[in-house]
Amino acid sequence: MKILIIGGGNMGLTYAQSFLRSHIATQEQMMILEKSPEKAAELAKQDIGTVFGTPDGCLKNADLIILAVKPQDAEKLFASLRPLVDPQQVFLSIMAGVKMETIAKGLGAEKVIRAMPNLPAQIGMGMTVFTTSESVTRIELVTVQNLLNTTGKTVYVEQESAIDAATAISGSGPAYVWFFMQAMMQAALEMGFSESEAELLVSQTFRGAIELYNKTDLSFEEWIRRVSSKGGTTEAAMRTYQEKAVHEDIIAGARAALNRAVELGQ
Ligand SMILES: NC(=O)C1=CN([C@@H]2O[C@H](COP(=O)(O)OP(=O)(O)OC[C@H]3O[C@@H](n4cnc5c(N)ncnc54)[C@H](O)[C@@H]3O)[C@@H](O)[C@H]2O)C=CC1
Ligand SMILES: O=C(O)[C@@H]1CCC=N1
Repeated sequence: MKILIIGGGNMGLTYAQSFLRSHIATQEQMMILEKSPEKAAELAKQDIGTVFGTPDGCLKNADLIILAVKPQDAEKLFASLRPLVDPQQVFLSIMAGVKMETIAKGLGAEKVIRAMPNLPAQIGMGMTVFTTSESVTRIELVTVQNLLNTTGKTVYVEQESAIDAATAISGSGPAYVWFFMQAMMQAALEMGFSESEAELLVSQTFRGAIELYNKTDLSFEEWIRRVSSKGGTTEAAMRTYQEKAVHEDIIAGARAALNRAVELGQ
């Protein structure tokens, strides 16, 4: 099977590296189409497959094509690919918001899979939610799932609307976590810790909290209770977060991401 990744940015490169690292594909099977000549030249220096600047020399040879360009670049990309598309080719899109129907129509393709990964895919700790159009066969779906599994965990969903929701939770989610970490780091700096001490305190606290949570079946709420001594410091922090409606604000942020995903699909 020949794989063509279109868009050699954060995610496209992550996929290429992950497939090769896990030996699910060889360099000979991998092609990357990158329109920026500077980026293409950089990619060509890495051992990740053959790099192309236009679709002519590569699209026809691909069995699976991964669409990893920004949603705003989709329309132009579709127009350039359309005359070369074979209906037997499978397209896997990771573009936020862009619907399977739009992809199928734009490309004149039948077999479309839509997935929403996230950036921790770079270290095999990603979370991907995916769905498929009816004409994708079971074998094709399993093949793609095996590829996605090299980047972390995967969940199949029936409803395409769940992909937009996943975009707002796991797709954009790492940024929310880093945003909270950044705020904690600022607090630590203001309390007198050096930059490196503050970074260690925050990252090790997140790491510990997540590992602890993952090793038990207690809820987040129960863990918060376990940290919070009656009349103590955690309670004081939690009360302030409640007064300032931080919880609601985080939900509002995720909702804004969902709305934007829907908007990008229109
Ligand atoms: N960055 C993230 O955390 C995540 C991104 N995504 C989705 O992945 C897609 C890619 O995101 P990033 O990798 O972050 O973007 P990026 O901007 O790093 O990479 C996109 C690449 O596509 C190239 N490109 C644009 N039009 C092209 C064309 N017609 N032919 C060939 N190459 C073309 C650009 O030059 C660029 O190198 C987006 O649609 C985004 O919604 C999904 C989940 C997570
Ligand atoms: O911000 C974005 O639009 C993309 C989709 C999920 C993460 N990054």
